[in-house]
Parts: sequence; structure tokens; C-alpha cells
Amino acid sequence: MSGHPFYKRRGFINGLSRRSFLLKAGLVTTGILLNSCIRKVKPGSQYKNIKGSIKGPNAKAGHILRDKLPLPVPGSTRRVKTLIIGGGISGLSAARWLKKQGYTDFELLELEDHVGGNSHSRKNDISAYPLGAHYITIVNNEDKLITEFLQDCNVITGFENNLPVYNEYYLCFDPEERLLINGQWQEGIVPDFSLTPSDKAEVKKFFALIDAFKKAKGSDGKYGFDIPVDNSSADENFRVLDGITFKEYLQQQQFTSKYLLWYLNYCCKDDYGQKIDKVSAWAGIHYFASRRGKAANAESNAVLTWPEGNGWLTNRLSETVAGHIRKGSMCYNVSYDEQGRVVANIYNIANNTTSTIVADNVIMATPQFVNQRLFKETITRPIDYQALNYSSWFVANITVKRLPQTKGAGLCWDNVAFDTPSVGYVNAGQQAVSQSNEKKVLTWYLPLCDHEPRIARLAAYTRTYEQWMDIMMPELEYMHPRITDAIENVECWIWGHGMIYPAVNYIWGKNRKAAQQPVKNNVFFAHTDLSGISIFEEAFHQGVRAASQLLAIYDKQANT
Ligand SMILES: Cc1cc2nc3c(=O)[nH]c(=O)nc-3n(C[C@H](O)[C@H](O)[C@H](O)COP(=O)(O)OP(=O)(O)OC[C@H]3O[C@@H](n4cnc5c(N)ncnc54)[C@H](O)[C@@H]3O)c2cc1C
Repeated sequence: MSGHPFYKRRGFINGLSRRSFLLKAGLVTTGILLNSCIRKVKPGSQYKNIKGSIKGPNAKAGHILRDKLPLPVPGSTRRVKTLIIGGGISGLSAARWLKKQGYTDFELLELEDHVGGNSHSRKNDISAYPLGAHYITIVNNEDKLITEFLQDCNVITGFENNLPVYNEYYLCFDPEERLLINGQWQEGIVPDFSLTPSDKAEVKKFFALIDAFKKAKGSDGKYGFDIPVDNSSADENFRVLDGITFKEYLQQQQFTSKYLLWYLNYCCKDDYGQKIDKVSAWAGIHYFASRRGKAANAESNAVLTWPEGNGWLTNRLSETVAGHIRKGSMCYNVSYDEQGRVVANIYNIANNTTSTIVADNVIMATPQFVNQRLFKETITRPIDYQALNYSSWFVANITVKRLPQTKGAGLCWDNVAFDTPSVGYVNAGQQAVSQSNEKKVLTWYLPLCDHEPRIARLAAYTRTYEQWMDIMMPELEYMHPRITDAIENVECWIWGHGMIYPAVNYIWGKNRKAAQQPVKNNVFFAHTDLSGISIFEEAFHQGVRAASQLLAIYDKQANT
């Protein structure tokens, strides 16, 4: 192995000065968003027999919001008691919570023709597959709200000795994960094969440290690291870790093993889309120390997954509020009228028409960078929007006729190669009960973290299909020599603002707390960027928190 990440060898930015790149990107953002929805390959390309396209969240909508394109004048106005804007996990969770509390006078607007946001999925003839979020772990036993939801959708089927029994169909089937390292696939992702005793000792020391953090509680009696993050101890002994990067912390602890550091970079990329030098030490430790779930029939940290990834959870949540959802409805402006009611302007994407909704109150389940554009100067909040940082992701769903076999452990659900830019691929069909079909869909994840987020995002929007293949295929060929000939189709998906990442001082800083506060007691906020950690559990709790804030202010009896 060269030791150099593969895609540093090629790529769009190489050969372009930073200035000319930004100029080019500037031109592109006023023209198109993704380079896009079409498959561009040169006539003699080695990928010419591979079908596929580049897609992502609705490009037209992003274009309208960012570039302030002119829209038709609103043709109608209607009244709604409560409006939820955004149908990702947080918006759906807010809607479910309102309904569960007997509050039914609400409507949820989603700009896409599907709900789920980053937890959306698709399917082809071979399998369903995720486009973003693909798993959760068994939940912390104190987390009654998610436990109850998982019971409602039969993920938890009962209790034995006070421990939840998880549905065997949804616990990740064996074998779960493998790592290609020093020429061989080993079982598990923590590097082990051919490590020196001193590397192994460092790995052991790190996990001993994490065990201590898992048990540690602050002077307020709370765990130092918990899910949701807002349940974590505010003890300064833990909080201080938010003020330095994870990399600085690891240096202070004198961790130097390249294998351990690779693993920790991999974990941060996997959960935050960034490496150890970009996320806070508090967040880096939280990844490992916050999960303490115990089950009657599974190990701690066991994975729950579905062929469609968290798209399965999206479907269960949306079923609970089905009659309240309006898709293809993009909010493009939110302001107050003279009576202090909330006025939302809505663009119907399919009909190219606009309308106005006047609501008593609104839950914004949209990311803050979107809210900033929707509020313009009419709704002000004491937060610094620029201090919120989002990671971009490239996800490819690869349909293969067969998977060339290699030395060591066989195909697992999660398959990762040491010292490569991606975080590997998951086998979407792992949970299929019958494994008779040789054809598979592999979901390959690449966090775009080698450049500052804005540059990475603009580069992502301008790459062609062939350029993405040039980035991905060397790594896949390294994992599975001759795989190119076995590939039928590659569906590329770009998440420009895929997820918030917990930069230094974000989780415990003033900004995040301020962003959770309602405006004038009738505009509420729910999105994972208010947690700083983008996982299903946080989105779920952000939804419940915002809905509870609303219910605490408004008499829920008034509209039932
Ligand atoms: C590549 C990737 C992989 C991930 N993997 C995992 C994983 O394995 N497990 C996990 O737990 N989490 C994962 N996540 C994190 C995931 O983001 C969260 O779990 C969760 O789905 C976030 O939900 P949300 O509601 O906060 O945000 P979003 O998913 O961002 O939802 C916001 C919604 O608002 C809509 N919207 C935006 N603007 C408007 C507007 N103007 N009008 C109307 N609607 C609008 C959007 O279309 C979207 O549906 C992953 C994320 C990414 C990007």
C-alpha cells in the first residue's frame, strides 16, 4: 500500500489554483447546482458500460433559496394552526409527538417528493438501499422516548429481566464488519492484523480510557457523555474538552500509533464527516462513551439496520402522521404579519405556483443555514449562523453482478479499507433472509473532508460522473481487484450540507443553546444541527423537544 489516500492522486481541485477554482465555482453556483442528474462519460471511458447518474437533494429548490430566483406572486392564502417545515427525522418526530399528545391541528411541509431528509432511501431490482443514514445502535436503557418508539414499531419486541429484546430481523446479521489491512481482510474494524505490540498496547490504553469515560458522572449526577447530548453532564471537567480538538487531546494523552490514529480518524469521519483535527475532543469522546445500551439478546453497541437503512425508520415515523404531510412544498420565506402571526410563503414545485400560509405557530425542522435564508432580515435570532459547520458527503449505490473474493474474512455488512479516503461500503442486502442472489447493492460512503467545507461542497457540485468514478474506483479496485467489470450501475448522490459537525466550542458554546430558543413564543426549532451531532436519536429528540416547547405554551386542548 502506498500510504497515500487514493483520491489525493486525482481530483477536481488538483491542477487548479484556489482562486480560479473559486471563480469557476462562483459561476457554477449561479447556473446549475449539481453537474447533474445526467451521466457524463467520455466515449472511450472505461466506465462506458456502467449505467447511473448523479443526484442529490432537490437542486431547483436549493437554487431558488440561495440565488433568490424570482417566483410567481402567491395565488392564495390559507390558515393553519401549527406548521412544521421540514420532513426529515426531526420534523417527523415533532409531528408524531404532537399527535401522540392529542394535538392534531398541524401540517408538515416537505420540499422533496418524499420525506426522510438524509434518512431517505431508494430501491432497484436487487435491493432497497440507503442514500444517507443507514443504522442506529441499540439505545441507552434510560432513553424511554426512543425505547417507546422502537416498541411501537416492533424493533423492541418485549423485555426480559428488564432488558429490551430486540427483533432479530433488525439486529445486524453476522458477519458484521471487516477491515482490509496489510493485504488481508481481518474481522472487526479496530486494527489488529499485523500490529506491533506497542500499537496494540495503545489501542488497549485508548479503550481503557473510554471505559472510564463511559462510567464517569459529573457533579450534577449526570453521565459525562449521553444521548441526547443535552442530557450530558454540564460539569466543567467534561466541558473543558469541548475547547480543544480531538487531535490535541490525543496528543496530550501521547497517543502516536498510526493504526490507532487512523481508526479514530475513521470514526470521526463516519459519524461527523470530518477528521480528528476538526471536531472537538468532547465530541470525539462522545462517539465512544455515550452508548451504554444493554439488551437481553444483543451485545452492547449492537447495530440495528435494514436494507433501506434508516429509510425504514423514516417510514415508520411518517406512517404515524401520514394525513398531515404535504410533499413537494418548499417554504421560501417566513416572516411575521402585523398581528404577530407567522406568515410562510410556499412554492409548489410540481405546479410552479406559490401560496401563503398564515400560522399561529411554526416548528422549523430545517437546518439553520436554510432558516437564515428563509427569515432574511425579518426574524432575527442572537446566533452566529456562520459558526455552524456542515460536512459534505458523496454516497454511491453500486450494483454488482458478483463480488470478486479476496484473502481473509468474507463479505460483511460493513467493509472498510485501512488508510483510504472513504469510510467503506455497506452491503445493503445483508439483512435479506435469503442470500441466493449473487447480485448485490453496495452503499459506498465518502466524507468530503480533505478541504475546508465550502470548497469541498463547491467541488462536489461541479464534478462530473466520470470524475466521481475516478475518485471511487481505485479504492474499490484495491478492495476487490477486477470489480469494475462486475459493476452494472452506480447511482451517485451528493449531500452538500450533509450534516452538522461538532467543531470546537459548538456543543457547549452559547450559539447552540441560543439556536434552540423559540422566537416570540411561536417559532420553534428542531433539527439535528441544534445537537451538533447528527444521528437518528438526536433528530428524534430535537423533534420531541421543539414539540414539547410548543405544547407548553399553547393549550393542547384548544384544538382537539
Ligand atoms: C451521508 C450521511 C450518512 C448518515 N448516516 C447516518 C447513520 O448511519 N445513522 C444515523 O443515525 N444518522 C446518520 N446520518 C445523520 C442524519 O442526518 C440524521 O440521522 C437525521 O436523518 C437528520 O434528520 P434532520 O431532520 O435533523 O435533518 P434533515 O435530514 O436535514 O431534514 C431536513 C428536512 O427539511 C427539508 N427542507 C429543507 N428546506 C426546506 C424548505 N425550505 N421547505 C420545506 N422543507 C425543507 C429537507 O428536504 C429535509 O427533508 C447520516 C447523514 C448523512 C448525510
